[in-house]
Amino acid sequence: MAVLAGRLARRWCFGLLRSPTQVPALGLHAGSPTMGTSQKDFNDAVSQVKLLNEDPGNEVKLELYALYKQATEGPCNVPKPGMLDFINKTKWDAWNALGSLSKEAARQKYVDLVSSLSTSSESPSPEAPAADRKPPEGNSLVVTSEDGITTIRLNRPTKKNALTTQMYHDIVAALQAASKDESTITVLTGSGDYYCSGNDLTNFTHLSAGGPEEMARSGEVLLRDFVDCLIDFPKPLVAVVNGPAVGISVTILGLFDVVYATDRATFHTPFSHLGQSPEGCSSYTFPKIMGSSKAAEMLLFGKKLTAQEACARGLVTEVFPDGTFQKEVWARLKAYSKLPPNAMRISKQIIRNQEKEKLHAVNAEESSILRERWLSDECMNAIASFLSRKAKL
Ligand SMILES: CCCC/C=C/CC(=O)SCCNC(=O)CCNC(=O)[C@H](O)C(C)(C)COP(=O)(O)OP(=O)(O)OC[C@H]1O[C@@H](n2cnc3c(N)ncnc32)[C@H](O)[C@@H]1OP(=O)(O)O
Repeated sequence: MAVLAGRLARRWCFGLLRSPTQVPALGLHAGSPTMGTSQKDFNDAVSQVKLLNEDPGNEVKLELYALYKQATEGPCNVPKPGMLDFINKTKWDAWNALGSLSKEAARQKYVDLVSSLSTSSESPSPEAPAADRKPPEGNSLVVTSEDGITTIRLNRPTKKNALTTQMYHDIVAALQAASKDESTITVLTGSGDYYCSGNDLTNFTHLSAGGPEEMARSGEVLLRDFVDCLIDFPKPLVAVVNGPAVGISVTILGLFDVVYATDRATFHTPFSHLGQSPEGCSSYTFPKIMGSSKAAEMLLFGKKLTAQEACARGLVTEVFPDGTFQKEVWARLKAYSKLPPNAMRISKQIIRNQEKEKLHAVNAEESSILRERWLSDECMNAIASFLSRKAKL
């Protein structure tokens, strides 16, 4: 666990290595001497940190952090951060690994390292052609309303539309607005090649002052509110599954009224792999939809279904060839959106109301169990493993 946690934290160092109080300045000091480094050389390197044009990578930044601490404070002299405080623990490990290296030697190594970075950083590389540039990740959720349909589109294609904490809040807000707007149908879909890769696993790295327990508690509330909002949503809710779906984006499908999928879509709930347990009311809806043994295969063993399999099990309403998916689905939805809205609302109410209470109870229980799971070693190991790029689904 500790080793994995250390590895994963290396991925997050960039953000943390920015505060001047914590961070080794990353300067460019062409021509600085490699022997007998003076305090002035060191200060110069430190003060030029902001001139760096390129990100040197987290490994280098971690090394600079450690050398800076050693050069200014001497050997590591602070208590080791807790096991789940991945980032500070990794920084502590790097500093501590320098042992009894003298301040002078650390200063020299720091300046040497900065010097070695200068050549590549001084000549900025030409901007990549537009086609090669990654799209900005600004609007992670795009909500539009047209032809009687409000569409909530997950818009982090470069992260496979993984759901950040902010996105859960934004989806709740979008659903609340859609429940009151003029539209008759509400659609959830994704941008790019994925529908959604589930919970953004880096959500677990944003520790507040309250530590992991506080993180797990706020995760429980966030999850419960998000799923409650889906349970109570009054209008026809349609999932347009434009590609693979993972985790919570799959489990909540049992709360949708209709699910259309491209034949490229897959449906994967790898909770055991992640040391987690089912959410989105799937512990109740999945056995009801597909029978308990098929549900167990997905929720316990993480069997990944093709779109056709998911359709055969009743999780998906209809599968379309990828080439015509968007055209066919939207044409159909446009036609449905012209149906009398009140009749659709009332019909949904009749279908869903009988089990609303049950669904809320299931949601509360699943969320509470997950809060404990998130604090388990099984879960932390799995997340550490993914974030250290050792594991993928
Ligand atoms: C508070 C409510 C909590 C509710 C709890 C819900 C439980 C769940 O949803 S469990 C499911 C969690 N999801 C996963 O475990 C998926 C993890 N992702 C993957 O295994 C793979 O990324 C993939 C199989 C989805 C796609 O693999 P592929 O090789 O095609 O692409 P990648 O290079 O891996 O991904 C591109 C890019 O996107 C980042 N990313 C993808 N999914 C996630 C994710 N769920 N969380 C965080 N980041 C994700 C991936 O790291 C890559 O980022 P970089 O380009 O920066 O490396």
